[in-house]
Formats: sequence, C-alpha cells, structure tokens
Amino acid sequence: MRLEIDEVGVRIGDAVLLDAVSLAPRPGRVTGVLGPNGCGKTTLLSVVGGVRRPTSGQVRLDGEDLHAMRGRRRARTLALLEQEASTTLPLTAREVVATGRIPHRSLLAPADREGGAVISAALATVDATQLTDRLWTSLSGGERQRVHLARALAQEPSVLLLDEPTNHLDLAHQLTFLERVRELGLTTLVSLHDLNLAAAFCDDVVVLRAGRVRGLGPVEEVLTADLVREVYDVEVTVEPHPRREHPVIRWDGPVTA
Ligand SMILES: Nc1ncnc2c1ncn2[C@@H]1O[C@H](COP(=O)(O)OP(=O)(O)OP(=O)(O)O)[C@@H](O)[C@H]1O
Repeated sequence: MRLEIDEVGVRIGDAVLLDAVSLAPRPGRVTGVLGPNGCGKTTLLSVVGGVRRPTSGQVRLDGEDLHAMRGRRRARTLALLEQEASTTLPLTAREVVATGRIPHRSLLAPADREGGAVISAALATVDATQLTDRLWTSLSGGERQRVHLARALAQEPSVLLLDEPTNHLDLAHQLTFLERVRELGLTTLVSLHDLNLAAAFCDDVVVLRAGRVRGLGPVEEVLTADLVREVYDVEVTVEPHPRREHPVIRWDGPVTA
C-alpha cells in the first residue's frame, strides 16, 4: 500500500502546526517521526490517521485521498495507536482488542468468522495472552499499551501509525515491542522521543521542528550530530554501535551559546 503525504499543512487560527510536510514512507518499512516537544508529531499522525483534516495538502493511499475515503474502509487499511488512548468502560483486554474488528463487520456480513483467531493472534503477538480476561481498568500503563497495539493489529491494517508507543514501557518491553513492530512488515510511522530507539528500529526518519521537515531519509544519513544540535539544541556524538548495525547517539549536554 502506497502512502503519500503531500504538502500537508495544519493551521489553527494564527498557529501553524504543520507547514507543507511531504513524505512517502517506504512500504513495509518503519519510519520514525522525530522532533522536540510541540514540533507536530501527534498532529502529523492524526492527519495521516484520518482523525484530523489538513488545512492544505493531501494524504493519499494508493493514489486515493485518504480524507475522502469512508471511515470503515479507511479503518480496514490503517490503524492509529494514539498516545493516551483510554477507556473507562468495564471491558476485558480481549473485548478491547475485539473493538479492532468493528471495521471488518457489516450489515451484510455481521459474523466476523476469522475475528476470534485474529484477536487471539494479536494478543499473542504483544505477549498479552495472559491478560486476556483481565479488566482493562486493572492493567498497568505498559500492559495497556501492549493491549492497544493488539487492538490496532486486530484491525489487520496495511499501515500502522504509532504515537509514542514506548512511553509507558520498561526497557525490555520497549525493545521487544519495537522488534515485533518491525517483524510485522507493515508500512509503519512511529513517533519516538528516544533517538537511540529510533536509530535501532527505524529504517527511515522524518525529523520535524516547528511543524517543518528538517531531515528526511535513512536513519544513518539523517541522524547526524549537526542535525540533532540544530533540531534539539543538544550536543551529541553519533557513533556506530560496537556490536549492532546501527548508530548510537551519546549526549554530551545542551548547546551552550
Ligand atoms: N488547538 C490548538 N491551537 C493552537 N496550537 C495548538 C493547538 N493544538 C495543538 N497546538 C500546538 O501545536 C503544536 C504541535 O503539537 P503536537 O501535539 O503535534 O506536538 P508533538 O510533536 O506531538 O509534541 P510532544 O512531543 O510534546 O507530544 C504544539 O506547539 C501545540 O501546542
């Protein structure tokens, strides 16, 4: 599935949240959405997820305007894992994941025959089979995060949009979570604050600052010390990882004038 983000702009009154952002994430690859607080990462993901309309530009899926597609069809193609998604309904983890199947049901085909198996597989993928019958409200932040990923997977999307999915996870779960996401082989856009996680798990990155693209391309080409200084105001050293095939970013401190 070909995803194209073409000159997307978002304005609210005088505020420019996104300014002519263009990128075409490589199909089946993981693209990191990076940048400091308030640079527009969540806004971009919500536009691509169809939750928010751009005020200019277009997002296309296989050439078709995403915002002109019907919601159900869009939801069968693309799943968005929002930053602080929550529910106060007394649902079990499995019932939460089952809501991901809603776009696959219709009046003509109310029974979702594969649904049960897809839900079980999604829970297993995120290591949450043991949480199946637990009440959502009783889960920890990291457990909720994994169950929400399972819900997104139950949608069987071609495009996966993840907004800071690792923010409640311990180190081991951050690594396994992103490894699994990579293994899914879906066209993935993932916003991350941790540059080392981005360096390790993303194929490409788009780096935003104040709503504009400041870097775009393969992670090892874009994540340079110069770019990090310019975008994050932090002095860093970028080196090859001694045992793995990706760079490591070591911070030396904030930029001093
Ligand atoms: N309704 C609004 N009116 C004006 N500005 C807004 C509005 N909503 C969001 N913004 C601003 O838009 C900018 C982009 O917000 P966004 O949530 O996309 O950033 P982000 O990169 O995801 O940030 P963070 O890393 O802190 O989560 C922020 O400066 C935010 O304050």
